[in-house]
Parts: sequence; C-alpha cells; structure tokens
Amino acid sequence: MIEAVGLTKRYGAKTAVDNLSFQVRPGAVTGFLGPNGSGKSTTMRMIVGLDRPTAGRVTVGGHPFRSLPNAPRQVGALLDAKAVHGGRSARNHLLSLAQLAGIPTARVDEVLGVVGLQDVAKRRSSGFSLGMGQRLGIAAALLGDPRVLLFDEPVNGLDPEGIHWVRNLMKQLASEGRTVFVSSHLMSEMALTADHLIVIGRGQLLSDMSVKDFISANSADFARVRVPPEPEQREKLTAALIEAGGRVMPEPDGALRVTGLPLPRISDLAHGAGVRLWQLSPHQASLEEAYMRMTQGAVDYRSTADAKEGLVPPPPPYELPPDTGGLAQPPELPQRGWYAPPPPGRSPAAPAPSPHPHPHPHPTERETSEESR
Ligand SMILES: Nc1ncnc2c1ncn2[C@@H]1O[C@H](COP(=O)(O)OP(=O)(O)OP(=O)(O)O)[C@@H](O)[C@H]1O
Repeated sequence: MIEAVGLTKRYGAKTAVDNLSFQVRPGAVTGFLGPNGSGKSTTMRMIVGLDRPTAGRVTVGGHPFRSLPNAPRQVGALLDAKAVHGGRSARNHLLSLAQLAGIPTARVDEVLGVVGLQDVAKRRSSGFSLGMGQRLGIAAALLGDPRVLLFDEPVNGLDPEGIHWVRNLMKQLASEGRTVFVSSHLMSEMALTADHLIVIGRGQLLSDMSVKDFISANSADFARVRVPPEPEQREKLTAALIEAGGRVMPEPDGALRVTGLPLPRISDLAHGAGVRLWQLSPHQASLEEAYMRMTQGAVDYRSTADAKEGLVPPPPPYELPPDTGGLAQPPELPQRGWYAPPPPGRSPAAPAPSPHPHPHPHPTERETSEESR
C-alpha cells in the first residue's frame, strides 16, 4: 500500500503538492488524475524518493522509499520513458538495472518478452519510437517483480494494440494483489482500466473514490424522454413531471431531458397522464464528462480561443404554455454548468424543438422504451 499524509512540495513560491493525504490499496488499479501541472508527477517522484517532501510524508508498505531494503524489488516505476542511456541496447539497459538490484539475467529476457521487445532487444534504445520507449520503461518497472507499481502516463505514444495491452497488464497486475497506481489524461482509457480514482487539482485532493461513485457524484444524470409529436402529449407529460417535482428541458433533437425523477416514476406519471412514451432512457455521464465537471475550477492552462471548447451551454428549462400555470416551481437540481455536446451532426445551436419533430410518424419508427444509451 502507498500512503501519503499531509504530503506537500514547494518549489520556491510554487506549491506543487499541497497537504495531500490518500491511500493506494493493493488488488486494484488506482487512477491518478488531474489537469496539467496539478502535481501528479511531483507526487509520484516523492513516492519513489526522487523528490523530498517539504512537509508531510509518503510511505510504501509503511516505510519511506529510501529506507526500503532492496527497493527495486518492492517498487517498480515508469516515470519518464526517456530516462534511458540511448547508447545502450534495450537488453543492456535492463541488464544494468538488474545487476544493480541483484536480479537474475533470466528475468531480463522474461520481461523483454512480456513487453514484446524481444526482437529488438539488441537495438540501441536511441532509435526507439515513443511507443517502444514506453514498453522499455514498463519492462524496467516490472523487472524486480515488485508488489507496488507506479506508471506515469504509460500509454503515451502507444498504438491501439499497445493501449489494449497496457490496460490488460494493469488489470492483471492488480488481480495478482499488487498495488497499481497509474496516471493518465486518457479518460476513456481510465474508465476501462481503473477501479478507483484519486483526483487532484492545483496540488490538492479533489476526490478519492471508486470510478463508479466518481461518475455518479460528478454527473447530472437525467432521463431522455420522447413522446409522440402531438403538442398536447408533450404538454400533458411536461405538466405532470413538473407537478411531481421534476425539471424538464427540451433536447436539441426534440426529446425531453428530465431530471429529479427516477425512470419508473416518469413512466408511471406518463401512464397516469395518458401519454404514450416512445423513449425513456437513462443518460449516464462518461468519466470524461464527470472529470471535466469536477476539475473545471482547477485548470491552470486553458486555450484563449475557447475557454469551454467542446462543451455547450444547457438549453433553458422547458416553458409550459400559459394555461398550465399555477404548477409547483421545480426544485433547483444540480443541473447547472455545462454538459457534453449532442452527437456529431447535430448542431449545438439548434433551436428549441418544434412541437412536431416527426411530421409523418409511423408506428414502425417507434423507438424502444427503456432503451439503454
Ligand atoms: N523541479 C521543479 N521546479 C520548479 N517547479 C516545478 C518542478 N517540478 C514541477 N514543478 C511545478 O510544479 C507543478 C506541478 O508539476 P507536475 O509536473 O507535478 O504536474 P503534473 O500534474 O504531473 O502535470 P502534467 O499532467 O502536465 O504532467 C507545476 O506547476 C510545475 O511547473
């Protein structure tokens, strides 16, 4: 296990890591996320004793890295794949590391096979591509068969096959009961690889929870509801949903976005109002959406071209016609902020949907209810 308590690192006036406390447990892949410059690499360097904390401490298996006996056999790290003597072959690079740590030569050939570099083992690493360098760095981390592994951006430069391989490798290492701590900016990959997430911003802890909890805590889950195009169907349902405490907003494609009510309740309310549902599906945010939402305020470096590039503002809540006035005001739900854009091909600036989004509906065109997106 890795444990940080009040971990702090200052470089002059700059506080790179600020009073950080967390635990990275064995048997799981723990993702380490944060915007550029948030202190991930500095934290990892302190874990392996390359930087000394200004305050606080970080231990591996209860000991500071520097006091671990034969540390390379207990902790393996890929922090900078370029930190290799370019004039050495891949095999000689690993051999020199193995000799320093008393690791048998046979293990060098074994890890070269594990990372798929056996055919280029005698080539100088200076001629390696970015992806080959990453594989060599991973081989070096695995060399001592350690129980604790740290990977800083391990998929950087890897092709899709390589990314898939790293994903399976991390999961396998965790399933063997090892502690796996991995940083990445590739959210889709983290969503597939990590079980747990530690998120930092400006050196401070923002979140420490499972991927599943992180997504549900940082996303505005909502239901997408589609009804027949007759305006009265839409209005009847909207009135029933608002009266029950829901919040209804039009989606650019004509569907309704409903927050504050569970799916079965929406279904019951539609039934009670005599409205046929053509679609009732849950929307769950991706890890990327949840991450962007959480770290919005902790981003140091943002393009001046478009501060919220890729995100679109939410549409205004659905307006009921005047004759349905007197209904309860919808509660304020965590639906503020920005959300992911509509699917490609749909203009985010599309006007509010017309009451007749499907001019010639046909029964066979109906969408399945309870469809999962
Ligand atoms: N040796 C150093 N001297 C001075 N400042 C440093 C040093 N190392 C890191 N910093 C600063 O500390 C902050 C955190 O840097 P760090 O590299 O740990 O962030 P990071 O989260 O790994 O970023 P990225 O995602 O871009 O790799 C940055 O502002 C960086 O400029």
